[in-house]
Amino acid sequence: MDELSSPSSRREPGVVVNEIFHSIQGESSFAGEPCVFIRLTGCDLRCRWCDTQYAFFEGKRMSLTQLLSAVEGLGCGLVEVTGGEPLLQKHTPLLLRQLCDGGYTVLLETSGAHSIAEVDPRVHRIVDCKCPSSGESSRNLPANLELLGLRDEVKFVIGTELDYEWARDLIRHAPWVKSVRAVHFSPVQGELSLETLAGWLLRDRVPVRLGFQLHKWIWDPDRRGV
Ligand SMILES: C[S@@+](CC[C@H](N)C(=O)[O-])C[C@H]1O[C@@H](n2cnc3c(N)ncnc32)[C@H](O)[C@@H]1O
Ligand SMILES: Nc1nc2[nH]cc(C(=O)O)c2c(=O)[nH]1
Ligand code: SF4
Ligand SMILES: [Mg+2]
Repeated sequence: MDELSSPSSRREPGVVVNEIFHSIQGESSFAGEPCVFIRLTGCDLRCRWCDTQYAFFEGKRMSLTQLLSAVEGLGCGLVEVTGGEPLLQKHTPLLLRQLCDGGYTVLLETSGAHSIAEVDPRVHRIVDCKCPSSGESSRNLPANLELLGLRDEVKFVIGTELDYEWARDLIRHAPWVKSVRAVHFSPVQGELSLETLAGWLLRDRVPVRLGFQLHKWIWDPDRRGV
């Protein structure tokens, strides 16, 4: 009998986990801080440039008790739940709540295609608003952006000049821009240079943070688990 169907694992709430690792947070306003990552399996989007396609199907079911104890063993107060798409799994809101109850600072990285309404308000929600060149911008849920507050962040991953103009025009009059902790514009790694994106942001006086994937500067960009 395999992991997914054994009676003992069915008794308790759990999630399917692709990987758990301790690294340096490479994105968001927490970039540079040591962080534990819980990468959940499965995604219903197929962003053209996704660097984590290995998380679409590979994974192992863990009960929340097992997962919390694995996180505790890594000895780090900052935890990010990512994927794949973490909000696809039924018990992710419970996992997030239990992590908050455990005293961790908790980040959730989500595509924005699923409602964030049930996420514990103590969680920092990082919503990735998909630009046209991802091929998935029709999946953005505008209602999510209206729910964001002072601990939350919005991210635009920019692949082309058209993406940049689309994101720039979207944030220009968006009411939620003033209610969030940060708005990031980051290049698709290997497709658009930081210098080009920086030039556009300065030219147009766009009041956002230029982001990049710090971990891909530290380690081989194709390496997993960092
Ligand atoms: C792998 S996704 C997982 C969480 C969720 N599915 C999402 O899209 O936010 C984590 C973050 O990596 C970013 N990302 C994935 N591939 C990238 C790439 N090639 N260049 C830059 N950022 C990338 C995504 O835009 C997202 O912000
Ligand atoms: N170091 C590191 N920082 C990250 N921040 C967000 C990540 C993600 O894949 O969601 C990520 C990741 O994969 N690695
Ligand atoms: S939503 Fe996230 S995990 Fe899914 S394909 Fe897009 S970047 Fe990859
Ligand atoms: Mg990543």
